[in-house]
Amino acid sequence: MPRLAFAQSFWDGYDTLEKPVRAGVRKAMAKFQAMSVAELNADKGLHLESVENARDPRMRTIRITDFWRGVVLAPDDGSDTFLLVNVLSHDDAYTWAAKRLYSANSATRALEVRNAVALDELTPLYETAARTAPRLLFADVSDGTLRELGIDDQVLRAARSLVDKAQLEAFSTLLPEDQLEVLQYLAEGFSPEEVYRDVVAVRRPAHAPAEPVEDLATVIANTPARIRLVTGPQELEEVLEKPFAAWRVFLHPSQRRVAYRASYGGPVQVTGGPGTGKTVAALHRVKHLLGRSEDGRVLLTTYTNALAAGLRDMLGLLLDEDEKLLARVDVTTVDAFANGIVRAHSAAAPKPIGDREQRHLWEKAVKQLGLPFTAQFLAQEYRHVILGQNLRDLDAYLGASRRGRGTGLGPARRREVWSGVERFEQFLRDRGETTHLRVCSRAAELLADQSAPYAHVVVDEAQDLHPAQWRVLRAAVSPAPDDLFVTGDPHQRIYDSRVSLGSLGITTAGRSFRLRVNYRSTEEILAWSAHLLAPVTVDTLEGEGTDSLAGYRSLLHGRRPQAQGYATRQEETQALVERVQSLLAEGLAPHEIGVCARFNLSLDRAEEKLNAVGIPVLRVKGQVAQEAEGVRLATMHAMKGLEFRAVSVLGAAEGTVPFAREITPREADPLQHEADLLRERCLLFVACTRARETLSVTWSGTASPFLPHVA
Ligand SMILES: Nc1ncnc2c1ncn2[C@@H]1O[C@H](COP(=O)(O)OP(=O)(O)OP(=O)(O)O)[C@@H](O)[C@H]1O
Repeated sequence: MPRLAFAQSFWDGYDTLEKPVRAGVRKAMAKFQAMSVAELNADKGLHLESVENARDPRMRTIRITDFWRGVVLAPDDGSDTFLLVNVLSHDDAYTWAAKRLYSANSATRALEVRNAVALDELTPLYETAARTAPRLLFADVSDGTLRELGIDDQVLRAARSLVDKAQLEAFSTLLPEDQLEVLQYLAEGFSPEEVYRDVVAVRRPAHAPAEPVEDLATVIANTPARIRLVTGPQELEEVLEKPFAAWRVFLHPSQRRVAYRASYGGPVQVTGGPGTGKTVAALHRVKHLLGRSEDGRVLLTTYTNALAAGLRDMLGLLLDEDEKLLARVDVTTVDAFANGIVRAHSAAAPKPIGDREQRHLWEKAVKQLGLPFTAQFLAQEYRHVILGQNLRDLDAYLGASRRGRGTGLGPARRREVWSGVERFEQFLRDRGETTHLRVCSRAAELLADQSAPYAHVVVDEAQDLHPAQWRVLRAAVSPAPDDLFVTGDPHQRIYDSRVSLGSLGITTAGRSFRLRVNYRSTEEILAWSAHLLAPVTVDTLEGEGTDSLAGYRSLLHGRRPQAQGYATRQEETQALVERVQSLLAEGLAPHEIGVCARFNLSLDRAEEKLNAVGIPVLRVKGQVAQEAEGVRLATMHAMKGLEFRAVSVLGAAEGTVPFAREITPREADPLQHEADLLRERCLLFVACTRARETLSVTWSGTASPFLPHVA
């Protein structure tokens, strides 16, 4: 009986196929599992036929319905695996199939596909233009090096005709996948050795023979990142029945490498720009860790309750809702976990208050004591220095480093600060209240006195955690191999947390990995958004040195983001309504559209206008059930971790982004001033990078100073 495999190119379009077509796919695929090759060739209903003028002689089409055809790669070498590569309407299927050529990469040994016809047509045109170009893109890399990295004759000729990265991107949909990635890494300035290590070595099978084995079944087996082999009827039914989430199966090799490494000697850090699949890698790591023992418990944390709810759903999907496995994982926020620990040890549950109430108490303390500080200054000193370093008394504070704070404080001033802190804490005690960070400090203390409750802790959205929260996580698992697995993106730091992980007993040196391929947004959206951060540098996740988005890219393409100013708010809101109407007319479902702004107030206006024309709307605050229909409206903060096919960012105007009131005056503290601006800039970056296909950023009056490239 032949075997059956599905290429990622098939899944890319499967979700959008109509029901009868999907049923046709299922029926046809079942035949591949029930018949011999000879029977398949003879089956009238399947109508397995070769494609005229095909560049790949193994290309076949099969009948799915009257109008739809499957494109299949059939073995011609005596091996037995058929690969379903696409499902298209009749004419498109033949045109698509005729141009494609599948081949085994000589370095990675994986199956790749190219548009051989388009490459043949385009390359000579680029070659002519390249003759007069002052510099070629790959001038510094020899043919020999390129060949060692798996570049073959046709791709080499194309690569030699390119003058810049934009041209390489123009070729990106035509080139074979692994070879394209090698060229993209080289174009980003990575050395051939780095490219071999990060792109080739991770894909090449461990015991690859010196001479490539070319039979289709072997090459397919060498391509787990892009091809899923189906082993039996039940698995076939499962993969076609469930809403298909590609991330469950097709990990990028860089994701697979970090998630499924058997064991790490200690804490691991995985960073990467927005949409590079960090959350996906964290979930797969949980799966791997659960498989390593019968009973080890795992804590999976993220930043907000809404994100934790999302993670829980995804984990259920990844673990096939296996109750036994799921029962061994706690998915929660650090704050909720800490709250539970403290609650278990005290008579009453802790009652944390929010930032606004805290600010009010600080104001009261300043007033009562006549302190020469603003409430904002004291709140920041408390957060960054006192809770940051877990300082418990005046002596500790007098001797503490205030690194990162932009104003000097002598002993007399520190005493004054401390009197304010004591008064603030007294207010909390009197009211029977506390703050989340104080709960975390207490939980870390309590955990230190008991045996650690988890064998493994996996942390997503790690960039925003405060040292007090890290202490809880450190105490939740004993230092040992595979204790902590941490994912995050320092470019998405929106809560001004500063940490030095090393000083908290979390050292990831030698165990740091970076993901670079964005699976969410188009390259147009990424490039535009990355520009927002071009003028600044951000600290690394572990707190030492600076991070960068070098090599960060997407393989998807689409329309350019739209940035547009309006004379008045009314006009801006009216334009939003029209934009949403046209997105709906294009076929997007309401829940695939996200609208965000810096404040809830701006969203109120948008909600009113959208409602007025009958468009359903849903405010994203806590947890939003996936099924509930409605355009999602969220503040920029609530956009964290979400994604939408289309995103509209409203009110990107001067005074609003950055929000003037949230910015510490430069005179008061120059370092805090810069940190506040950076946080607001990252917030806009986070909002924009939630968009998968369409992004529009609008304002009324003067544009945000973060948008100089569009103003
Ligand atoms: N290997 C994969 N194959 C297909 N889709 C993937 C893969 N990895 C991630 N994705 C998809 O890409 C999108 C982004 O993934 P994910 O949320 O894990 O990224 P992230 O790095 O955590 O993003 P952010 O930092 O912006 O929150 C999701 O829609 C996810 O399903």
